[in-house]
Amino acid sequence: MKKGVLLVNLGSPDSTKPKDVKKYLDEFLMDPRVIDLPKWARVLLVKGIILNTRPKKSAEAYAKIWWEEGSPLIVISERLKEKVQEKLNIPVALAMRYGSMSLEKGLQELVDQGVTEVKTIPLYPQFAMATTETIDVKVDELVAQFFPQLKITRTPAFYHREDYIEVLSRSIQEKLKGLDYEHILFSYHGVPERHIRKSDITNGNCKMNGKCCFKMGSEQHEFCYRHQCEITTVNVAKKLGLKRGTYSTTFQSRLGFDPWLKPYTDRTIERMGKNGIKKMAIVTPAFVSDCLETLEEIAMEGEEIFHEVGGEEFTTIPCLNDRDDFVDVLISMVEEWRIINTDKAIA
Ligand SMILES: C=CC1=C(C)c2cc3[nH]c(cc4nc(cc5[nH]c(cc1n2)c(C)c5CCC(=O)O)C(CCC(=O)O)=C4C)c(C)c3C=C
Ligand SMILES: [Fe+2]
Ligand SMILES: [Fe+2]
Repeated sequence: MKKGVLLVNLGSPDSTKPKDVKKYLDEFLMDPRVIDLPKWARVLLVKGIILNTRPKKSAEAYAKIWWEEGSPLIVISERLKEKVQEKLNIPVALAMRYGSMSLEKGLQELVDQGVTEVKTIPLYPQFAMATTETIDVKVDELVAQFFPQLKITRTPAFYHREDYIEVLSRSIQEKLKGLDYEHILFSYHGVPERHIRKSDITNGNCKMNGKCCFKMGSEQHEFCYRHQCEITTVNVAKKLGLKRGTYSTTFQSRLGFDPWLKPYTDRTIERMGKNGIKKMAIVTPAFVSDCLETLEEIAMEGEEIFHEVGGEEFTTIPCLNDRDDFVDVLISMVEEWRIINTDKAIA
């Protein structure tokens, strides 16, 4: 038996050309765990409406943040993978759920190195149907179809790991050291409220009424993105000793007309500026790597909104990216898996 690790992130278009962005968005948005409508309705919405207008707009946004080496999300994920590989004596591969760096290629890369047992690590601290679940399901499909010999171990959401909270808190502290700010916004990628109900394992206990997601324990919320985001904020606030009223949680990047998780980030930034907040900081813990959503939607658009309504200083905290202490968190996850498996083998 030879072990290997597959790090998985979301993916990006191959370039900022509208045709590449369209191809990427087509694959992404046709995933029934992202746009969870019946197939006919998804086809109508995605191919009939979104893909006719969005690619041009998204391509322009990508062009603003694109690096010489390529998409920031891909480049950062590659750097992270290299650092993880340097610290492990088993093969490590990187794949994306959508786009050219496919999961199939990532698994094949490990198989080519003789790997028979793979730990998949979705690079998402909080579980969501549109992220962790779609990766897990796609990996299962690929294994059944092409790699029946592979044993897969999934990695659950890691939002409540002590070491992750420690690293996230430290990254905030480092960026804000010596800076004067009045409010920290914890902005998470949004999902439609319907996604939360679909993932609910408490037999319909999640009422989305503002209470249960905050009150019930982690066990009932193994698949509740909303709960996991709120707890991430609470744990970081505790670690940093933030006072009530000086931080809050919001959700960004909504698409379409359905209700998404609230409060919305853009409206909150606007309200804060209008209410006289002059200096705010923003952290985006649903993203491990800086990407379109952090570099353009938050650092550019968010800042613009804040300044338009009288805000003065808008500090964006970088994602964990390839920080050495974040690499260590991933290494710990892998080592824990290796120890448990070795124990089982001995027993
Ligand atoms: C119905 C639509 C979407 C859901 C649900 C969704 C969930 C979700 N997404 C991320 C992480 C990322 N999303 C990114 C881009 C992006 N997301 C959507 C739509 C949904 N996401 C779109 C249409 C796009 C493309 C960009 C655009 O046109 O605006 C990215 C950035 C990728 C990059 O290349 O930089 C990330 C990362 C999470 C974590 C999540 C659920 C929790
Ligand atoms: Fe997204
Ligand atoms: Fe809930």
